Amino acid sequence: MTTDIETNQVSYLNQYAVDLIGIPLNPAVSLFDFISKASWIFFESYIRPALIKDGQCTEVQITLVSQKLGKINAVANVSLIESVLFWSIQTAENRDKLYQELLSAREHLENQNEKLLELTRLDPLTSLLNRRAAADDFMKMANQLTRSFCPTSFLIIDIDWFKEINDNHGHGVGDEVLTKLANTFKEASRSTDILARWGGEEFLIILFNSNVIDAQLFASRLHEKIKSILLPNSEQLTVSIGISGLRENELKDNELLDKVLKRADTALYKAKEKGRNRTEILE
Ligand SMILES: Nc1nc2c(ncn2[C@@H]2O[C@H](COP(=O)(O)OP(=O)(O)OP(=O)(O)O)[C@@H](O)[C@H]2O)c(=O)[nH]1
Repeated sequence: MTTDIETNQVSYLNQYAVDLIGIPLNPAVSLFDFISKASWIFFESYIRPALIKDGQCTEVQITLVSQKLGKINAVANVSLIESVLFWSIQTAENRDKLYQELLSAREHLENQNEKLLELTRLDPLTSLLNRRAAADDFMKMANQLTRSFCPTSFLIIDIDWFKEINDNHGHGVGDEVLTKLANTFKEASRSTDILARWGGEEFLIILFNSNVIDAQLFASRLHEKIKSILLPNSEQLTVSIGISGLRENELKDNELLDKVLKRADTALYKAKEKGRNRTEILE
């Protein structure tokens, strides 16, 4: 499009512009017949002075007013040669569409990234937290507990005679047992608890807001539920559990997790020694 810098009269419009704006080109057509009032003010206050000063004005936003389509956002590059303004106008629709596509591509990537990050935190067989993720989550929990303490208990759960299960029924059955056990833990616990596969056939459950008595009741429920996991020879699966409680005065200790787990481990060892399929506590 070309317009006159003084009169604003339109001297040339290409067919696309004629179709878009819906005004046939005739000598009486002025620029202000098809740009919005705000664009008009913008033209007078910014575009025209910039053109007179620099001879060109790039990437300015204007709003076209089409007879058929109403307001259309557009981006214009304008040059002044002698008294004629040469306008190159592009509707912003494509640019806005591209921007929206970029935004949704970014959102999609961020979601994928979050999913990948979550996957790196999980044990692939059981989908419970892996050791490192559980330790990280516990440190966050410990921070919260320093501000407002509530009883928190640790359960180390170890499958009884797991080597025999593998040897007698094969690794596939062993893996199935691990998965079934993990599902039992998920069903029995609350969303605020931390569930992890701590080692090969050893699991850690951290019960938030539960003292060791609550933890013992929880462990009894687990022993009961686990009975329904049957081996191929119809034997019932059993586990041994060691429980320890978090002490408020050790919250600032750098070795906090190691210390509380060591007590749970000692309790577990006692449970194994006393014949397995039982829970022992070391507060
Ligand atoms: N199927 C399977 N077995 C595993 C996995 N990780 C560790 N194990 C096995 O778990 C068994 C653990 O054996 P032990 O430490 O002797 O313990 P146990 O036989 O359960 O004996 P107690 O704990 O004393 O009752 C080993 O045979 C490991 O190979 C796994 O991901 N899948």
